Amino acid sequence: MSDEANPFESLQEQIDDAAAYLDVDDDIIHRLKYPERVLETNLSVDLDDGSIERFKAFRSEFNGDRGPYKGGIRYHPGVSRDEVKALSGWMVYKCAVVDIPYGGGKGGIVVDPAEYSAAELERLTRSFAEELRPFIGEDNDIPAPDVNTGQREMNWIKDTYETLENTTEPGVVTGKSIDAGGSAGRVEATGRSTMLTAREAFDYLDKDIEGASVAVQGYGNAGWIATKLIDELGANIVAVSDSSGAVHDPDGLDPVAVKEFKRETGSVSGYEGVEELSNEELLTMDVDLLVPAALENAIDGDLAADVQADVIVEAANGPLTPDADDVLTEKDVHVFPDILANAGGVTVSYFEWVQNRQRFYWSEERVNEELEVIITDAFDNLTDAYEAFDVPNFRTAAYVVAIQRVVDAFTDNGNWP
Ligand SMILES: NC(=O)C1=CN([C@@H]2O[C@H](COP(=O)(O)OP(=O)(O)OC[C@H]3O[C@@H](n4cnc5c(N)ncnc54)[C@H](OP(=O)(O)O)[C@@H]3O)[C@@H](O)[C@H]2O)C=CC1
Ligand SMILES: O=C(O)CCC(=O)C(=O)O
Repeated sequence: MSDEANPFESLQEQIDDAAAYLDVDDDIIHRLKYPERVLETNLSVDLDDGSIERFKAFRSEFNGDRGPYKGGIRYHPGVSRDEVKALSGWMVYKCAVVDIPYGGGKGGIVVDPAEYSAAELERLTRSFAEELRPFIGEDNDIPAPDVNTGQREMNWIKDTYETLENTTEPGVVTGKSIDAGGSAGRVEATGRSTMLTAREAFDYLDKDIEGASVAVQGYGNAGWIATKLIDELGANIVAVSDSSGAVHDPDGLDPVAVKEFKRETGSVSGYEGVEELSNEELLTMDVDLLVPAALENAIDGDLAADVQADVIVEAANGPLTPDADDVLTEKDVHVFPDILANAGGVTVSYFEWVQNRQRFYWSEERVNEELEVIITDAFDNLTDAYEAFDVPNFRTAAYVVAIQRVVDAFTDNGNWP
């Protein structure tokens, strides 16, 4: 993994690349490249041994022209102010590309959750929720899960907020457990949109997904569900990985069995009867489809030169640096971008928020059907723009669509000519 590219600068470069195809005032584009505000705070948390530890935490509210700020909260030692700013910006354009009524936000705590007990993580999360309280709310800023957070953390944030505000407001966060007001299908939604994007991409490119060889980097929420659903399309999952390394079987892995092994042992490495590879080897395998589903900067310009996949569908946010994009475009590798491929998560978060506000809950079947409509419509808009604007790749096409929608909301609101 390259630590050279600054994700915030990558975001700004992606915006500039697309803005070149749009007739939009430079001052407006400038405004779309910076967050409206960033909260930076230090949380002091009682540990189980009686000591106190301090944790740095952030929440970036990037742009609210299309609706409340929306986006996940990440727990990871690599969280930084610039990473959170980038992730919040990607949320703006993701929500715009699937045309749901949100702006973008993102938060994070600099912490390795594996080093703390559940009780310590609960105190940490509740402490962050107290700091977030003046900013969040179902019409203001709505957190959700991201790397190393899930239903448990969202339930704690909701409970802290509701207690402090003396209210019932389940829509203040999404990605909650079902009994706490979550939506059917939210846990699977990110992987599901990755699968739908892969399916539509292969169809658009006139390739067969059935029998296609697939490698997936990252076997958490997004990666594992994407793997399972792509396998169900009849593809051949030849390699998967997590932070421990990769496992490879040219005859095809059973995603459910690998997941069960990881649940029992903590990692995919050690899964019996397969070849062990590094993550770098997985990313450069000769496969029909590569799905990066871990963190930013997984593929930089140097590694991109060795990439052999025909198609890349990004489940992770920002897995390719702009240099990698240039190399892959040159090599005619088709990259279907994060802001479409992983947008299922925020789309079903939107459904959860709608259900929370109406106090009326949908079946999983309805959630999945409505998600499929949104992702396939967005895919069609993206490929239409790719052809109409004659842009070099699908990422630029996605930003052309998304930026225009944000600009329209900004100017329609009566701002600037
Ligand atoms: N959850 C969601 O709803 C959404 C997530 N995303 C994005 O998807 C990506 C993954 O998030 P999510 O699945 O939720 O997070 P999880 O925490 O559930 O999983 C992350 C996975 O990435 C693996 N990983 C971490 N570092 C590396 C590395 N260096 N090499 C290989 N694998 C690595 C982890 O390994 P290990 O298991 O060993 O820790 C884990 O398997 C992120 O970019 C996130 O922003 C995007 C949209 C929505
Ligand atoms: O569900 C959400 O609101 C946001 C999920 C997220 O953080 C993302 O799409 O990157």
